[in-house]
Amino acid sequence: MGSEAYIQLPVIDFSVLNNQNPDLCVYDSIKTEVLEALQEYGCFQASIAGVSTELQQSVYGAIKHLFSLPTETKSKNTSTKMFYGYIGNSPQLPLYESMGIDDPYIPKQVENFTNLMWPQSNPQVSNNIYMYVKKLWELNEMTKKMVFEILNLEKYLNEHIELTNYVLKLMKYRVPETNESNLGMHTHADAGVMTILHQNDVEGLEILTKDDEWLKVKVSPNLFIVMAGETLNVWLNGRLHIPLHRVLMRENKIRFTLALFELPKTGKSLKAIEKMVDDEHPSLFKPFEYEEFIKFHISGGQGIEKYAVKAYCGVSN
Ligand SMILES: O=C(O)CCC(=O)C(=O)O
Ligand SMILES: [Fe+2]
Repeated sequence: MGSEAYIQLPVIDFSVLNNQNPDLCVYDSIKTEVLEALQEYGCFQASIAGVSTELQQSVYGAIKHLFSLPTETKSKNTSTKMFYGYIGNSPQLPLYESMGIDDPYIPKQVENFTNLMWPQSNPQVSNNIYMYVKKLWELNEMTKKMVFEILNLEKYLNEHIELTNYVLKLMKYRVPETNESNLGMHTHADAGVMTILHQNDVEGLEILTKDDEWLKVKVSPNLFIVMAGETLNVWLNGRLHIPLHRVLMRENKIRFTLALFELPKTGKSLKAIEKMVDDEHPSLFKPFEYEEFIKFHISGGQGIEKYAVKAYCGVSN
């Protein structure tokens, strides 16, 4: 079952993009790489400018400290989104712990979170988390823009930007005890639009390839994983591959992860862009609403184990 092999994910260099003076040739070739990677793997690794080692160390130092706080303090972390407030001591996933910050691209939101955790306030950490998130958010937006452009969907981009918001999730996986399972997170596809992932120097993420092979993802402090979620594939009527993934703790070290999730807002109808549906590409999903999908998920709806959105609104052929 378990594999010792690594996946060779495409590595895409976004740091060469100069926002002030974009070189269109470079931009277009990155766009092609992005689409090909998302069609083949549903994810890629990106290198970006502006995240210094000092910034990373400061943010991971803060995360380490946050998880060492008493459970009572950590439990003050709540979210308007289901599954994004503090989670710990879960019988299903005993190694896993997480906290979430809603709308983390708004500095005040990050400050409210750090003020809850450090009642004397901690502007330095708040500012560093915000700067970090801003970089992840820019990468997310750039990737989405490129995907829409290359599929000739530019005119739909703004209305789709209005359909989502973001949550930053901080995660910790402890080392399993002797005779305890090393499962950090069960197999799943991300239900949202897109996820940007980064971890400390401890591996654990594994991806199921199209050939049904579980492969490990090699970590690198300079690379961020960009992963497509099921909602993006609803908009694109199945044009991308959405990767199933899981976390297995194989090293004897604590793993910390940071993930920026782009998630649908409540009350919005999510459906395929009309241009993506034609005779050659019949409709694969019924329109759905995220809140209703979450209810289905919580109630243990049939088939949610892997592709939960597809189980909820996929059209059976
Ligand atoms: O911790 C990781 O590397 C993956 C986390 C993940 O897949 C998730 O939170 O959806
Ligand atoms: Fe995930």
